[in-house]
Amino acid sequence: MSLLSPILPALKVYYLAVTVILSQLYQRYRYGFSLPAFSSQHGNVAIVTGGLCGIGFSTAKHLAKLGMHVIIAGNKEREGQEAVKQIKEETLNSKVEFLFCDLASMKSIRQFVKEFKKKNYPLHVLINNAGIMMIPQRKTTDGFEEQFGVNYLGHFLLTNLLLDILKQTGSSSHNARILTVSSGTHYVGELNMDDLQSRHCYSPCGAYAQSKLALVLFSYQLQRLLAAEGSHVTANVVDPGVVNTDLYKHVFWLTKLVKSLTSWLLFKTPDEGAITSIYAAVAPELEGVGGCYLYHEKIIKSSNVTYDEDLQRKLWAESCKMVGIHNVINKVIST
Ligand SMILES: NC(=O)c1ccc[n+]([C@@H]2O[C@H](COP(=O)([O-])OP(=O)(O)OC[C@H]3O[C@@H](n4cnc5c(N)ncnc54)[C@H](O)[C@@H]3O)[C@@H](O)[C@H]2O)c1
Repeated sequence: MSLLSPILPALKVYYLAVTVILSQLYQRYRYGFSLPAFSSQHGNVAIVTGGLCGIGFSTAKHLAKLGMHVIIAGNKEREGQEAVKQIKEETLNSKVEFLFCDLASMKSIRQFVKEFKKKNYPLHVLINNAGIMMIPQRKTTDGFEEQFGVNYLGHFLLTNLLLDILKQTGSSSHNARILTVSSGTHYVGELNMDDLQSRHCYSPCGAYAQSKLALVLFSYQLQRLLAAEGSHVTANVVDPGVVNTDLYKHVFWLTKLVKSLTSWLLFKTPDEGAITSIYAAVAPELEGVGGCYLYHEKIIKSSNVTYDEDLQRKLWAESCKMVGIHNVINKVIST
């Protein structure tokens, strides 16, 4: 381990952020950010993790506005109930609920799924949105590095536990959809299969980028699995861009200062940041389309390493071991 090991990921993430901000600025002035009009989603059910603030809140609010029944999955009861109240008042949709789910605890995720299943709802859209960024080195309840545990492993387990309902809900004319919110930082992320928990060298930026890279690899593997089974469920990845939310609360103080002075110009608002998620959740042109990386409502290429099928399989197998579920890949996809 060299002295540069923890610093290099930070330099890469900051460089990446500057390039995204510049292209976002161009996009804003050339085309603007606007949500296309969508038909009513009445009768459809969506789960949005982390829907109590930021991009998740805006996503939940817009889906509720379209008539969807929205379940906000979050780890803060009071803020969750507050978000539900606000969305109900703003959208006049009474079908908005909060269900407790702490993605830092496998037990809590299992409990959430149990509670959700008790309700006997279908599930048309699962949005894996919740996340934490650049936090100091900490562990989840189950002992995983927190960014890898919450951002990636938590969603890996949640999605796997909800797959049966998604498969039952999806049909040939109306596939159920799984959207996973990744980030441009995945382009500079490195997956260290020998040290996924960053025990040997922890960098807040590196661990965040690794978790977001893992989410892309997971989604592509999941899509191949679903397609091989012939199930009517699709899995896609969403990149919201650079958005003015609480996600930045752990960044370096100078970054916070620059952000507070420039975010009005350089960052998207949470409503703007949610547009790609909403698009991926309901756009008719994405019916039956999976395995894509979406940015500004367009399918773009993710980093080269995300298409490495061997790495996707290895990560999937290791993740199954870590969260304690059965690995079905080898049975479904011939290797
Ligand atoms: N804001 C950006 O610039 C940006 C850029 C790229 C990607 N993203 C991604 O967008 C997603 C939403 O982030 P945001 O910007 O709205 O940030 P945010 O901080 O406003 O929202 C994050 C949400 O995740 C929830 N969360 C955190 N830990 C949790 C846990 N243990 N269990 C359950 N929920 C938990 C929070 O309660 C909150 O609702 C994240 O996945 C983030 O990585 C954000």
